[in-house]
Amino acid sequence: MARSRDEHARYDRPSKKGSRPRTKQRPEHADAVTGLVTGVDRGRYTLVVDDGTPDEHGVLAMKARELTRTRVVVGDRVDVVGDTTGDEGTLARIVRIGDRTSVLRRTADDTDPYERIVVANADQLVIVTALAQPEPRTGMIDRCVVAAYEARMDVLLCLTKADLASPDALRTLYEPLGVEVVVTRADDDATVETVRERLVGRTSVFVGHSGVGKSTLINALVPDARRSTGVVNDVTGRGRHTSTSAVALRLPTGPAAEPDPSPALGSGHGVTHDGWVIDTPGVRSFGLAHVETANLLAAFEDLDAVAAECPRGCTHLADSPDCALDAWVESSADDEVRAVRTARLASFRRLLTARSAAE
Ligand SMILES: Nc1nc2c(ncn2[C@@H]2O[C@H](COP(=O)(O)OP(=O)(O)OP(=O)(O)O)[C@@H](O)[C@H]2O)c(=O)[nH]1
Ligand SMILES: [Zn+2]
Repeated sequence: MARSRDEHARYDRPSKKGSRPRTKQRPEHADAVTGLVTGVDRGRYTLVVDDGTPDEHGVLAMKARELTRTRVVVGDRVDVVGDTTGDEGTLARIVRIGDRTSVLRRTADDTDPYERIVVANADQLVIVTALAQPEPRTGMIDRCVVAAYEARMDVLLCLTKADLASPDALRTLYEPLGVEVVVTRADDDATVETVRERLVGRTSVFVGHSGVGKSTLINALVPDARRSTGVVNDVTGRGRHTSTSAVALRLPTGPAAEPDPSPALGSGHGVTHDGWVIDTPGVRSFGLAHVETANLLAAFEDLDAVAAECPRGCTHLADSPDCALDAWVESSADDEVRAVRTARLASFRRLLTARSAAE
């Protein structure tokens, strides 16, 4: 299965034949520099190395032979050797992949166990949904929430086109889960800034269906988004802009390339810690075949603790006999608590259903 292949490939199997004095040939790649993968296109990886330092620059790289079977994705931190100047025509070699803090996965569909890693090391999933045109689809939002929680990522639900419809109904469905909700409209720059505030210092993956206004939003957040897709040099080749794979864009701290008013404030300021926006043009939804109920439950500490009292094999769905989550709602101290718990459990069960129902 893809999962085991992906994961096991991380550990180099000792090769029986060709036991050449490796250490001599590659003294642990002591000369390696570390880079962040910002784009992947047909075996070519665009990296930013020395990011946040005056030496920051783009590098184009390929995987070293020993990593042929290892997947390298946008968001990965990698070590590169060879010509890492980033000069035109150069091609460096990726020799190591750093441990991943998170892995956002998707399955092609719910019945297909083939699993792909979409992005590594992101800490937030931004689900972009229009309030109208197209109509919001809660099934799709639920699936994204499940994928994010399974990956131990936070969720930011970004509701666009607020000039067309009210966000109230969706807030009612998602806030009980602890999902943060922001509301935007393209004709109000201030709303874009409320999104930016939640992205600063973080690595955020944006997903959304066609037409929801995701490009409009990303262009407002990252004014030179188009150029940035080639952060590196243009050696990356043709077709970059039509590529359907993920691409990482650096988030500027303020709107429209304002010069940093306080460049001398110290290492915590300026372009260094502004965060990354990862656009995923190819991702429209998440197959969830790889998601275990227990992993989803673990994302909700309070529910997880309560569910420890459930009968063995409890599905925690509304029809499950003696589910401790129902008793938890029953035992609410007052109506207010009861309302909160009822909404939270209902939303959680919607996620469970999204996870178990084939689309
Ligand atoms: N009324 C209204 N229209 C908007 C808003 N934001 C974007 N749009 C329009 O919605 C349409 C789709 O916007 P895009 O940004 O291209 O949507 P997208 O999600 O990137 O879609 P793809 O490019 O197909 O992936 C465009 O005609 C935008 O002008 C908004 O806040 N209000
Ligand atoms: Zn239960």
